[in-house]
Amino acid sequence: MSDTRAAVAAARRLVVKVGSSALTTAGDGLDTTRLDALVDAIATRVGAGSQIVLVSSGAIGAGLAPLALGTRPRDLATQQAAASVGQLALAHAYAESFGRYRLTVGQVLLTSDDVVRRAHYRNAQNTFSRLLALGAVPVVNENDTVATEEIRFGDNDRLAALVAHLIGAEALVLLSDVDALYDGDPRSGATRRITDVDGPADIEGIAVGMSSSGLGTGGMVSKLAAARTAAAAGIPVLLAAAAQAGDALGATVGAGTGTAFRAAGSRLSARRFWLGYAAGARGRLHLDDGAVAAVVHRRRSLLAAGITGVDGDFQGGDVVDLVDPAQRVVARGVVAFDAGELPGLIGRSSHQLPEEQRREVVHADDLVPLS
Ligand SMILES: Nc1ncnc2c1ncn2[C@@H]1O[C@H](COP(=O)(O)OP(=O)(O)O)[C@@H](O)[C@H]1O
Ligand SMILES: N[C@@H](CCC(=O)OP(=O)(O)O)C(=O)O
Repeated sequence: MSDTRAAVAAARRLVVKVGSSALTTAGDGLDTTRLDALVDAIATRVGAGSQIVLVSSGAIGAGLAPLALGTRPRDLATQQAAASVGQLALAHAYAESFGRYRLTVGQVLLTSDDVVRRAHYRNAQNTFSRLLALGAVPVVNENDTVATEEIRFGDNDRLAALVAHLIGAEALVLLSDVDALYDGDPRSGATRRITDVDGPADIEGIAVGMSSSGLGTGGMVSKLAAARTAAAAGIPVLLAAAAQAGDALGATVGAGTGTAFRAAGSRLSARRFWLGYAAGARGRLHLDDGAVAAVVHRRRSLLAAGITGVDGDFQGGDVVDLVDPAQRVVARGVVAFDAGELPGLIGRSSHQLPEEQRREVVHADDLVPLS
């Protein structure tokens, strides 16, 4: 067993994410046989002493058949109507299925605000830890019926990576209708299976595409992004087929099971993770080369002198992206000034500024370089 698979097998707290394409079938809606098989694997692992948070997609897919909608709707209002009907069916099916093992489920519907806003993030953290302490299995989805286009995650892979960090998970298991990451969409011809991703070199040049089932949302693009986010934050990830859930969640994970993403380095603190991956940026600060070197390589605070431009309508305390001269986002941080104040300050060194404005624009403690 590889190190990463061993870490997944040994994890005492895990997030398991299952995609729509593994739970629903176009035309027929929710497939309770496949849902029961997934619950069998989760309940067995819980029985062995692990705590599991399940992030389950499938609300929209499960709402199609009851509303006599043939295919996944494209407009937001119909998607939300389908999610409203389908989420109820999904929650009911999980409650029944986990009930076979005398396990209680708790439904947690999140909007992006719940992880993007710091106070909500803490609140969600408390809810999860209470549910887990009480022995329940939290079943999470995006709150599709209220999320507007602007604030939607629209992608439960990313939500699962965020929840994994939020609850202090020791592993993230992404279950889909495909059994691994391939170097191209496996449905489009001969492709090579990638068993282990130990670093960026292992995924260089691979072609990832969108969902081909018409049920999933983000395809392999969002799975790969989520896996890399979690791995970069210190959480090992296993991507496998939902049909292999027993193996993926078992006491030993077969060497050939899925794709394992090695966790890089140490775990990021909650604040740094929140800053780097969860918070929504309200604007951009453009940096010159000297400022990039200072904040990214020497981990210094960002001073007004190294800023060449400002975009966005943010206020002091908001999160902004820091952008290098080639327009790449190189860091994120909490800005100490309102957008309106900055044009009068940028490019000027501290001694040229009035005393009340002689402070860091982004303090080093509030700054996370992005790889
Ligand atoms: N490089 C790739 N490796 C594996 N699957 C890929 C790749 N590129 C595209 N895909 C497609 O992504 C699909 C999984 O994404 P999706 O349907 O959104 O799943 P889910 O509903 O589980 O989130 C697979 O069925 C596959 O067709
Ligand atoms: N929240 C939506 C699922 C969104 C989503 O990311 O779907 P998927 O790509 O199948 O994981 C739903 O429950 O239908």
